[in-house]
Amino acid sequence: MEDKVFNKPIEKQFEFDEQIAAVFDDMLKRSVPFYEEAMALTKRFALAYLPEGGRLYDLGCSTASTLLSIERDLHVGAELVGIDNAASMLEQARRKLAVFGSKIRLEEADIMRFDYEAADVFITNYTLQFIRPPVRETLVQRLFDALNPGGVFIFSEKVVSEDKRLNKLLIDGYYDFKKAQGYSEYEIMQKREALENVLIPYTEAENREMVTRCGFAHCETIFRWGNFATFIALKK
Ligand SMILES: Nc1ncnc2c1ncn2[C@@H]1O[C@H](C[S@+](CC[C@H]([NH3+])C(=O)[O-])CC(=O)[O-])[C@@H](O)[C@H]1O
Ligand SMILES: O=C(O)C(=O)Cc1ccccc1
Repeated sequence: MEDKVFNKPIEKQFEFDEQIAAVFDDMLKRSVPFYEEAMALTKRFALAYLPEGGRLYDLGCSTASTLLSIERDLHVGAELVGIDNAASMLEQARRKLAVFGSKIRLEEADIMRFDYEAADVFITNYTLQFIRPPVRETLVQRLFDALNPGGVFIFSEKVVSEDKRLNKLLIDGYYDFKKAQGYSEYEIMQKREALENVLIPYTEAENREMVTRCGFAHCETIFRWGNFATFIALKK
């Protein structure tokens, strides 16, 4: 279903409710530049680091598109776990899993409070940005602590530039991307207002410094377009 959520005056701040879940896959494809390419990269690196008998968590799995794509190309016996606290998102996810006879385990939970078992791969695409900054690093530290040695943390985020003029140009370029995807100026402005203080992006450097402070030995930016980036962090 096409995303038309913001073509009317907003009545509340952005939240992952039924209205968003119903149009979510369309919203992601049309609101995240090179979303499918970034997810393909996520899959490539996740599969490369997922061993026989391993475990992968997808935090903020939404409708499980990324997990299903990983499962399709999984050639080892490994557990795939998706976590999301939006019931409406998981309802959509369960429908997809049933169609594909998937073995993915879905958990309706808050990623801040979930009790993670030992894992080899954590992925969290476009989700940390919705976690309040004062507690964001606490979550990343818990993921590091739950990762086995040799494990990886793959994450994608909207990012900002330290340079004000550059940041404005990045935002302008992003809004031109959205217009090219068929969103009106009005929809773009309404969504921007809804996301104010809900989606809080860091700079590319702040993201890398955060995971380094949590103990990751190496963090690489594996993809970036304007104000969207994908990172991989390695636990030695
Ligand atoms: N505290 C939380 N606990 C659990 N889930 C949460 C929390 N906060 C937000 N979420 C969930 O995180 C997801 C963020 S969307 C991720 C897209 C997906 N990763 C994708 O690769 O397509 C990105 C976006 O909408 O821009 C939503 O499903 C929220 O319900
Ligand atoms: O930052 C924005 O303007 C977005 O639209 C990002 C986004 C994409 C998909 C869901 C929520 C926010």
